[in-house]
Amino acid sequence: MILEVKDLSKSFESERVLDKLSFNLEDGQIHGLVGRNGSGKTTLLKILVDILNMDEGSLKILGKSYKEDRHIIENIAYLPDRFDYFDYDSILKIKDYYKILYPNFDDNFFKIELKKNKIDGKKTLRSFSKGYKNLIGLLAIIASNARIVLLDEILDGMDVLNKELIISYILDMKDQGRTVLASSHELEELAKIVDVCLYLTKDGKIRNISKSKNSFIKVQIVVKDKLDEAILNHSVLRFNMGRVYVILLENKDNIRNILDENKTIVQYDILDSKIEDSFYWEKGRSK
Ligand SMILES: Nc1ncnc2c1ncn2[C@@H]1O[C@H](COP(=O)(O)OP(=O)(O)OP(=O)(O)O)[C@@H](O)[C@H]1O
Repeated sequence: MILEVKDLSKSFESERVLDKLSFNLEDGQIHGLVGRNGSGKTTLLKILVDILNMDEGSLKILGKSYKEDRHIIENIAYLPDRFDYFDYDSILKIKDYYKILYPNFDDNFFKIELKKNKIDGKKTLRSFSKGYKNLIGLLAIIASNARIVLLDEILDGMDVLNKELIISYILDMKDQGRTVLASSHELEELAKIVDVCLYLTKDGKIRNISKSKNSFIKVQIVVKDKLDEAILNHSVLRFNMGRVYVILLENKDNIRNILDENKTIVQYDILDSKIEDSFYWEKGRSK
């Protein structure tokens, strides 16, 4: 593991946002950090990159804490959800700031990718749209050569082509053996590329939902008329059109008997579940 968090807690005034979180980031993997609005994703990312202090707990990057070695910051780069800290600087000037923090900054990559994306490095950051600002920030983060990359809501507000571009940059980082943690309040786009998915609940806990696959089953059901309320109320609805439902149900020993015996069901099939189903399962259960 490249980053290790143990019993991390953080409160703002009386509100406990993160409550004794423990998790690891695995070397060379893409991790999704998902959770509802306000669940604490940004707070957690800022703690990981030492912008915010935690109240309790420990954080180790490559086996060391920030207190033990300030230089570990060179191994971790963070892209905030709005990349506008340097609004009045030119893109090439911003690059110089990054070079101070990241000694292995790849000038060549930064220049080539700016050119490929038709971004004029002499212009100030504020002359670009929010989407382009984020793209410029991402290029700087990639060029930093930091081994761990934290991305806050990177796909939010991006058009389809830029989403594809960003996804391909993230996959390139994985190919280079780098570790990515990307936050989002939805999982749709990230689902295609994440290896591990961490879910932040509203009560400040974290769950590795890549492992929750066996706690539910995904069932496609055809009903005579309407699906029995008793089943519907105990499930997470993923899709319904007319007499066809796709639902997630707790994977109990007798679940097939319950479905077999239900009079409203004409036919059912167990489907393969995907990582986004785990997200909806956790989200549905934590309402
Ligand atoms: N500096 C602060 N002072 C007081 N409360 C804060 C501060 N920063 C965050 N919070 C509170 O902490 C909680 C978590 O906020 P955070 O921005 O981390 O959530 P998030 O999951 O990133 O949300 P979103 O998906 O909406 O971006 C919210 O209730 C927020 O109001």
